[in-house]
Formats: sequence, C-alpha cells, structure tokens
Amino acid sequence: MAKLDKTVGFIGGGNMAEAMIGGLLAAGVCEASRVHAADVSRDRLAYLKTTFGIHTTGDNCAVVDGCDVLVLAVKPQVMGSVLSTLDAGCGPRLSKKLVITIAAGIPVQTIEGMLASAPGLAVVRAMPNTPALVGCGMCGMYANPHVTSADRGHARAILEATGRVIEFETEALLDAVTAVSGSGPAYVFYFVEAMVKAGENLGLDTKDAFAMTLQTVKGAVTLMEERGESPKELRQKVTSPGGTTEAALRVLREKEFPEIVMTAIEAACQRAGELSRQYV
Ligand SMILES: NC(=O)C1=CN([C@@H]2O[C@H](COP(=O)(O)OP(=O)(O)OC[C@H]3O[C@@H](n4cnc5c(N)ncnc54)[C@H](O)[C@@H]3O)[C@@H](O)[C@H]2O)C=CC1
Ligand SMILES: O=C(O)[C@@H]1CCC=N1
Repeated sequence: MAKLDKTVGFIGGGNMAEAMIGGLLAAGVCEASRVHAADVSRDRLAYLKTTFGIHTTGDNCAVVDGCDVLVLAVKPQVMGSVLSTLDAGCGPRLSKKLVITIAAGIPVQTIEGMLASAPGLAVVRAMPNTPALVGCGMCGMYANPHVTSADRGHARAILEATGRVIEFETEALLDAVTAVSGSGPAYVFYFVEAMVKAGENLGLDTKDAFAMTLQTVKGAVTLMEERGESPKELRQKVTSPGGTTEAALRVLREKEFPEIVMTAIEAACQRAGELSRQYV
C-alpha cells in the first residue's frame, strides 16, 4: 500500500481508532512518528503509546495542530462537546485540514455547523465496522463538496488500511451502509451463536460446535468470493432433493427467515436515520 505523505491525528483513542491506527502502521501507510492521538483516558493513551509508539496527548487541540488529517473517533454522545471545545480552542486552524468522522449517525452538516470557525471545512463521513480490527473491515464513505480529489485519495488510503472501502455520492445512503455492514457483524455473530446452540442441543460439545460453525461460515464466504456463482446458486448446490438441507431450508422459509433479516436491517436503517435527525 502506498505511503501517505500526511500526518494523521485521532480524537478519541478507543476501539475503532485502535483498529485504524493498527491498520495504518501494519500496511505501512503511515509511520508511528506521523500518527497522533488524544483521549480523556490516561490508560488508553498509555496503551496506544506502548502498543504503537505513536504521539499521545490529553489535549485535543494539540492533535489538531500536529496533523494534516483529523479523525473524529469519539462516541456520538460526546461529539457535541468535543466539537464545541475544538471550535473555541483551535477551530480556525482546522480550515486547511481534512476531517474524517466515523461517528454513527452524525451528519456532515452537523460537523460543519459545530466547527463554524473553519468555514468550507472538508469533511469525509465514514462508516467502518469492527472487522477493521483484523484488517478485514468494510467501510462506506461520503465526501462533502469541499473535499478535493487529492484529499479523497488520502481518506481512501487511510480507510483502506483496515479493509475495503466503497464511496457514495449521497450521504443519506450511509444509513443503509450502517444497517448492512456497520451493524452487520453482529447479525453474523448472532447467527453463529444460534448454530452453535443448535449443535449443542444435538449432542456436540461447545468447542466442536463452534469450530464446525466457524469453519463452515469461513468456507461458505471463501466459496462465494472465489467462485463466480451467486449465493442462490451455491445454496441450490448444497440442497439435494428430498435431503437434509431442504428440510432445514423449509423451516427457515416457513419461519420467514428472509423477511426477518430484511425487517431487522430496515429497523437498523431507520434507527440510523433517527440518530442523524437527533444530531442535526
Ligand atoms: N463499534 C462499532 O461497531 C462502530 C463504531 N463506530 C463509531 O466509532 C466511534 C468510536 O467508537 P468506539 O471506538 O467503538 O468507541 P470507544 O468508546 O471504544 O472509543 C471512544 C474513545 O473516545 C474517548 N473520549 C471520550 N470523550 C473524549 C473527549 N472529550 N476527547 C477525546 N477523547 C474522548 C474515550 O475515552 C474512548 O477511548 C463512535 O462514534 C461509533 O459510532 C463506527 C462504526 C462501527
Ligand atoms: O450500533 C451502533 O449504533 C454502531 C453503528 C454501527 C455499529 N455500531
């Protein structure tokens, strides 16, 4: 992966920031000396410094001053206070920088509005997911009109260090991204939990049931990736007429499994929209 000739600063050094910092360093996109992070937790800062050898501070404005690209990686609930402090303390100094926000449900307009002393701010809103922690993330991104094509490339380079990136021209689609891939790992974990429980109910011990389920999910994913066949075609190949898979799929259909999944994802999308309106 190409090296980024930029310094990157993180406000909030929690799980997602850790995943992104780890990805940037592992992929060689940035050197540790060019990464800064601020957090209110001294323990987090000590952990990040020891683990990655990056610059750490308790002062959010010091990170702004030390970076070309600022990643906002705090929880949505504290974003308001973080942004108003930044705006008062170092807002005008943000105007030449690229801001990437990964907070769920906070619209670009809100970020721009709260950092009003940096008019024309270039903001990328991104929605990553937790497999970023192992370099296998899926991230949707939207760039506001102030983001130059060079900065779009920089944002992509930073986000691609932890996995795949798809860019959207319409910010509203990030609600769908949040519902499908942002929250998506949780649906897969839930499905795995249910498969393991089913195995246990049928007499398998937990360790074996988990190992079998995990390898099955991994194998199915690899099959979908490596063969040019649709999930439907691959499903049909497992399903022998009058056989065991058919018996299981009949129950899934009768219990409206596809509708349940679709309704659940629609609920996540709706919630993402509600959160966005809440933070406008
Ligand atoms: N967990 C997930 O699956 C996903 C999370 N996100 C978003 O990523 C963002 C970060 O989430 P996580 O890393 O999971 O949260 P986290 O709670 O692990 O990290 C947030 C960090 O911000 C720090 N912090 C709190 N107040 C601060 C302040 N005033 N100044 C500086 N740092 C402060 C906290 O000490 C904490 O270390 C959230 O906005 C979330 O919506 C996005 C996609 C997926
Ligand atoms: O549950 C949430 O709201 C966040 C956004 C996507 C994953 N976690």
